[in-house]
Amino acid sequence: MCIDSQFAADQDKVNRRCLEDELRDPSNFVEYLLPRPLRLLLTGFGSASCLVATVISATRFLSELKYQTGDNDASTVVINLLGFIGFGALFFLDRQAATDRVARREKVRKAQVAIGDREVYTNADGERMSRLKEVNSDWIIRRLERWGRRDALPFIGPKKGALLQQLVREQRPRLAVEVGTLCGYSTLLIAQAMPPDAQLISLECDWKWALVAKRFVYQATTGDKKSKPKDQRIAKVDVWWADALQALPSRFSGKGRIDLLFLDGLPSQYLAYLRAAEPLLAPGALVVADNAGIFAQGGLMEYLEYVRSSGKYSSRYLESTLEWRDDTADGLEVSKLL
Ligand SMILES: C[S@@+](CC[C@H](N)C(=O)[O-])C[C@H]1O[C@@H](n2cnc3c(N)ncnc32)[C@H](O)[C@@H]1O
Repeated sequence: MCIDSQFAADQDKVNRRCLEDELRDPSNFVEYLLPRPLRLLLTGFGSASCLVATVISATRFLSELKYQTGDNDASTVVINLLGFIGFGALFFLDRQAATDRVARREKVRKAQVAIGDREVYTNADGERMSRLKEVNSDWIIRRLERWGRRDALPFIGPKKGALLQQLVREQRPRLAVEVGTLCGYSTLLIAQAMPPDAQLISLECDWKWALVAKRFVYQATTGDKKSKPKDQRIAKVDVWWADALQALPSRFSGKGRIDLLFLDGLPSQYLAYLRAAEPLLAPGALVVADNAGIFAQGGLMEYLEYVRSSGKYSSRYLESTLEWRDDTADGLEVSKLL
């Protein structure tokens, strides 16, 4: 890693670290074979020797002109001059590229610090350094949050997500099931809040999203180094590529009872998900339904009527706002099996 130049103790150290960067990530074949210091040495030496040769050949040419010896040939002077200009240009372009690269890296590092992917620390020599944070579930959640906000993806979002995590912490489920994984954002939030030795099964019917989520879950639990032990803070997560309406009645035998069910698939199917899951629910199980505000008068009407008035649940509405939109009300319907 290259130190943020504003924190550099002295220029030597900055140069050394930039050299390390240069050696670590050459961008093409020439850079790979000839690291920048060697290239600068060659082009600098080439340029200086061509300059000397230009001066010598020009002096000789001028004296031959003066004494009219008849040997006056300007081609040597021109060749040396072109050599000087060519090597000199390579030397300055290479130096400029290095400067641009240092400035670009600095900009990237500052942006990474600002979004929380990089941390600034003081090393044993008292220098202020920066390093990328470890890839773990927090890191993946932050990244998904940026992606979700930018592309307005229908994740639960940080506000309702915090409510969901609080509910999970209070419930302490041994087995939780989520309907509708998408990229695994809410999956990771739930898994973080569960006891670490518990299990979360998340169901996603679209194979592309199931693959995306599997990748993020893998990264969140394994991080960026295969040798590293798994993140011990979060529950075991399984993403199943499956339609919840088929998987709930058929694939849960032997899995134990569901202590927490999170519904975030198609609003018009929430009641069908719940009915399919009811035989699997543990006594006192918690059923949490997302988007119980915005779809209250639409797709969730039947579902809300059922959990509020069937007598099987004690149900309440937790008010919040729609993901990425503080000006639009939405919330979670939280129903406890009686
Ligand atoms: C609103 S998104 C889920 C967002 C996710 N829970 C989060 O907060 O990050 C809904 C997802 O449910 C999936 N889905 C819809 N119907 C489903 C079903 N019957 N079974 C499983 N997944 C379903 C969709 O493919 C979509 O990816």
